Amino acid sequence: MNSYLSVVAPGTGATTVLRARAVSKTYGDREVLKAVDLEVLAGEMLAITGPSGSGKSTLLHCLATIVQPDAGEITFGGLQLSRLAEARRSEMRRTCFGIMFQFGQLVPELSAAENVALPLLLRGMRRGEAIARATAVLDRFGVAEFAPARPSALSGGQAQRVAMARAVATDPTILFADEPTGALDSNSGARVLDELVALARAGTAVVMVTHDPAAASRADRVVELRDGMLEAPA
Ligand SMILES: Nc1ncnc2c1ncn2[C@@H]1O[C@H](COP(=O)(O)OP(=O)(O)OP(=O)(O)O)[C@@H](O)[C@H]1O
Repeated sequence: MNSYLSVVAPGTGATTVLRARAVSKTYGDREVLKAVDLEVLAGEMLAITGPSGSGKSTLLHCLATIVQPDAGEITFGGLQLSRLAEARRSEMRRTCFGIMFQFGQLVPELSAAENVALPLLLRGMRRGEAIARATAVLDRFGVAEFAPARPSALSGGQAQRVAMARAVATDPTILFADEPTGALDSNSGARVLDELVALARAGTAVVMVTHDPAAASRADRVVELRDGMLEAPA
């Protein structure tokens, strides 16, 4: 785990790693997020659910600083992210956040090992070391045999495991996962969920957007977005 400090949520004893306060986002005349408050605790698996179009991906992207909210604040390790220069936010994404997109989004021209090595190379690791570490992470997720393979040669489940390896290669504090099981059959989805739970148990906070009840049932906590507002599901 990296060196950014965490804060302890008052009265709970649980460590808050990321906090969103009154986060709002409007696209055109559509208010997608309306003053959303959310805390992410160290080592928890949090599921964000809600109907299609309710703003789940937008919220995840705001939390991961890929999208800038129009109002509100996101705090990570005591730092207000909107006050940081983009270069610093980008460094934080590279070093503290892991991001898994809905369809894996592996670079098609690169092998699985090179895809996983990419964030390590961006951090300045030497190529040989990065490939060795990438291969070790692929092994952890049971897909080391595909290290030399291009993404087009992988099944959906294998590609998603490579995407997960890439997202955690830098040992992030938080893993953001957008519909990690959305494109998978139930067996592959269950294996990916097993890995996400294991990551959380090992101390990485996992924030997952999902409309899959099987995925949500594996989370420690579920929140639901409705019309841009968060609520605990009934
Ligand atoms: N970059 C953008 N520009 C304009 N509108 C956007 C943009 N991103 C999202 N939206 C709109 O914001 C709303 C919420 O989208 P979002 O993808 O966050 O919802 P979602 O709950 O993740 O949906 P789904 O479950 O279908 O993936 C939608 O109406 C969408 O069209």
